[in-house]
Amino acid sequence: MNGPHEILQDSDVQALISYLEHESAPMIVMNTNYDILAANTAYQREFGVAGTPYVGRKCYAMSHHYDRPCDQAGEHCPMRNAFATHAPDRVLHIHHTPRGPEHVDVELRPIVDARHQIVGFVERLQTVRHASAQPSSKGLVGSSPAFNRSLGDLQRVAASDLPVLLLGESGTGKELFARAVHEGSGRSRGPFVVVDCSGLTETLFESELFGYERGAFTGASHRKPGLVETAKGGTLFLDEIGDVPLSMQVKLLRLIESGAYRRVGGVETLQADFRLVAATHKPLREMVANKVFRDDLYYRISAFPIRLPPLRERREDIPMLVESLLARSASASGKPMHASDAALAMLMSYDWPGNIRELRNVLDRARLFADDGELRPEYLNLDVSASHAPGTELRDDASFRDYVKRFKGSRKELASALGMSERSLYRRLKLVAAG
Ligand SMILES: Nc1ncnc2c1ncn2[C@@H]1O[C@H](COP(=O)(O)OP(=O)(O)OP(=O)(O)O)[C@@H](O)[C@H]1O
Repeated sequence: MNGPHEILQDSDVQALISYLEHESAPMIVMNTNYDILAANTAYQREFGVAGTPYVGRKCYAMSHHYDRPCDQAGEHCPMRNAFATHAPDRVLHIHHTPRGPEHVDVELRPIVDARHQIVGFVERLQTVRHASAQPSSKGLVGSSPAFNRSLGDLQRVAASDLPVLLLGESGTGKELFARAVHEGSGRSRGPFVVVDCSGLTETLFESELFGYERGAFTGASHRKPGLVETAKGGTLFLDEIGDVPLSMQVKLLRLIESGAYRRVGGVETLQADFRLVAATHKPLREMVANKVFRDDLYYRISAFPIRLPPLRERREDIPMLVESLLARSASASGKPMHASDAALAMLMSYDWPGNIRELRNVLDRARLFADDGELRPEYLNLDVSASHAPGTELRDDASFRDYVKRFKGSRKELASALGMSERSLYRRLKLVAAG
């Protein structure tokens, strides 16, 4: 890509890097040919490997171990975009780091000369702390494209004070995501308060949320602060917001719009101070059309919607999730556990209507049978055939290929784990190889 004018001089690189030394974030300077020219100390500390030089190496080789640019390896390349727009571009990638694969928020800023030619780039890399791209004993885990898309959205919005709406089936991790939004925000030192809106009657909803004064109703023997008050300086997570009764929606809207509210039975107007994260598994837009959810409230909360994928759309993450979830309960019982290949195959071909919560429950049950620490298919109690017609397992080719690569048993075992005949398996393998 280098033209005659598109060269960054050594002295420019030196000047730039001395400037970037004052940044706490890891930063590198690159030319237009993907070569790393320099890096600040923060980069060396976080991504450098002793004895391995990075100057002169390609960014895609360093971060991804690829032998060609990311966009030719099926990933988004921010350099392409920056060339097209002459503006910074930001993307969430999984990078190889000295600590293994990690989610990294990459921002690429072009350096433009007097002739409006891009002569190089400064790249800022920020490791995402609230999600893990390898098995982990806590927090969000995943590295599939579907999961990364949601995480990329989260990364963009977390630091702002904008309301976030999490949309996803039950058990997809809405609460964990909400917590991650909180932790990635400037309010992370403040409280994170969860309000489960389902099953709250109108009166309960109001007194829980706004609190009440002494004597407000029978049994109110003392003043009680509401959850809005508790969330002061932090994040208020309204789970299942689609379940809020119509009559309460207007009060919620007023609270969100003006921040003003009153305790039940009180006269004093209080001022709220929270960042709103709401979640639902219900089709809110449809509910607005059917007039069971207020449109003004919908527009207010849906400024930044994030869709959380169901587990069946991120099957590649199942092995990592299984290992993480097994380790999470292992710490309670003290016994290490692992799933056999055949068990893993079965877990990957199931449809998971209850998503990660269901996966966790299945594993918690199965572990009680695994006396020797190995989880086998017969302990899983899964009706794989009911959830999948034979031959349609792992519908998309990428997850099928990934799955076959991981499976360590024979072809016959693989076919039976997938619930298909060996012939169908061979046909599918051939199709995938051809595609
Ligand atoms: N990406 C993930 N990595 C690891 N664990 C996860 C992930 N997503 C969810 N979990 C786990 O799955 C379970 C369900 O998650 P969570 O309660 O956040 O789901 P939810 O969408 O809020 O469910 P509901 O809609 O039923 O309230 C929890 O035990 C959570 O820790």
